[in-house]
Amino acid sequence: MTEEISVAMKTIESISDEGDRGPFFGLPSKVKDLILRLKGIQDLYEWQKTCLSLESVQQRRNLIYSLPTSGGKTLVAEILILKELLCRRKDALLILPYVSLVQEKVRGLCSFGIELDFLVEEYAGSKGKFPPVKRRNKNSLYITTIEKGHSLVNSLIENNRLDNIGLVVVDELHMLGDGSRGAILEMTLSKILYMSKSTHIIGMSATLGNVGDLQTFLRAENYTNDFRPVELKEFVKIKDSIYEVDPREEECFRFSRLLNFKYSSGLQKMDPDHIVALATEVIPQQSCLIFCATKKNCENLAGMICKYLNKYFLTHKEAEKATLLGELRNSGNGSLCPVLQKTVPFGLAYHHSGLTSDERKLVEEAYSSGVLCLLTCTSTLAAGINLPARRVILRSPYIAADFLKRSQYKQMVGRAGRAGIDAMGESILILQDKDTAMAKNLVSAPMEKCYSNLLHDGGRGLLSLILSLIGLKVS
Ligand SMILES: Nc1ncnc2c1ncn2[C@@H]1O[C@H](COP(=O)(O)OP(=O)(O)OP(=O)(O)O)[C@@H](O)[C@H]1O
Repeated sequence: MTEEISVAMKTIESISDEGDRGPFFGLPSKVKDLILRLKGIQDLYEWQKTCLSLESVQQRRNLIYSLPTSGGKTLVAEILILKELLCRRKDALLILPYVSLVQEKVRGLCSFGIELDFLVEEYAGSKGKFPPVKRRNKNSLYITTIEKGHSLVNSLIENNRLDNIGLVVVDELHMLGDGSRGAILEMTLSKILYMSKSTHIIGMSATLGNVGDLQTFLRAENYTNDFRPVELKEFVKIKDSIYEVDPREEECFRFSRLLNFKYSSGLQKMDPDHIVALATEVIPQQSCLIFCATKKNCENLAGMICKYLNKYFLTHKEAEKATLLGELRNSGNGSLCPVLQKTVPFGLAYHHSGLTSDERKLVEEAYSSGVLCLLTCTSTLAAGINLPARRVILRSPYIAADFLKRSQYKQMVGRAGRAGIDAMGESILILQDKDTAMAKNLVSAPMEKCYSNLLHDGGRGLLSLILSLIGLKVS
């Protein structure tokens, strides 16, 4: 192993004009074995190989790469992070948009850390030390939220240690355009660009409308590919008809089929949008995610669907669901959410930020393994958590009271289709007549552009940047 690392280090040192010739993209072959063992990934997709072999990557020039959701962007970033930690012996910083994503990534990468002898340090919620503890023998991968990433970079600048960070990876780079959080991300990256010339920056996103502008900001090159491992078919439902989305057609929506359902008058009243009919076309054998506008909607909808499922659903994976209920009860010290108590026996649950992190983990694991077949969820589930579904239903084109943005829509429908399991994935957006015109725009408009937010909220970001630079004695 040590020998392989030294071969890889020599390779890295000699790559300047001969390209990468290490056993596995410049890394020890143990990494390839671990990717197979821990992630079940046997071979890289062609685009991943191409991206890792790009001259800009070899030469450590900043890079932005964009691909559709589920294209496998994360693995490329992880391989580059491992190269930084193992071969260049530098620390790495991975910035993710949400606490739940940080926690999921920490869980996923800990085993790599143990096997490959580096530390995985969590910076989210109440976790994370400023400045980070100095490590003599091991390198660290800091996995942070946007806010904690900024504080971490500030503390490293204050202590003259920013150069220890060899690589910064920003997932969901389009978050730069997200109000005050975008401003914080922009401040972080600006400080790194200015203060540490040797730190390599990589940004990834599925939804970038103006990549050229971001390239200018990050002095980065760009790699784009439209690869998606599972075909995605987008549909909308209006009244009892399903239309396929085809933005190339003038009308955008092409009639596909009539929804096949027999509703009693009671059910018609309770479920005027025919969600039970849409869901039971796939569950319990296949999985289904239903995005709802609010947390309360998630809970109500899961409860409503259960009322109309037949007894067969109770017998499907009955023992596993009983175990799950027990685990949920234990995680709550004996108490269990009454909604979950009712829905889990049918294989359904809700997923939103009201769940405790233990409950969320249990629900996610049960859904991934097929014990649960349907989750009603809010939009936060769309941002990167790896819980794809055969069918994704968007309950309405709204998040709370706001009409969906194109990027939000794309993130949600992008959850459809599980690589290696489904031959295709499909999304169905439920529309009322009044929303049809706006929905046509939603499915066909170009991606939103992402602009600086330093002037957001009366210029608070810019002011804060200036004060912070004075505080850090950066001139
Ligand atoms: N080469 C590969 N072969 C098989 N599966 C892969 C490969 N690369 C990635 N995957 C799997 O594909 C799924 C989606 O990958 P990943 O989460 O990296 O996509 P992404 O592009 O980051 O998507 P998102 O934009 O939704 O975050 C994961 O389950 C991942 O393990």
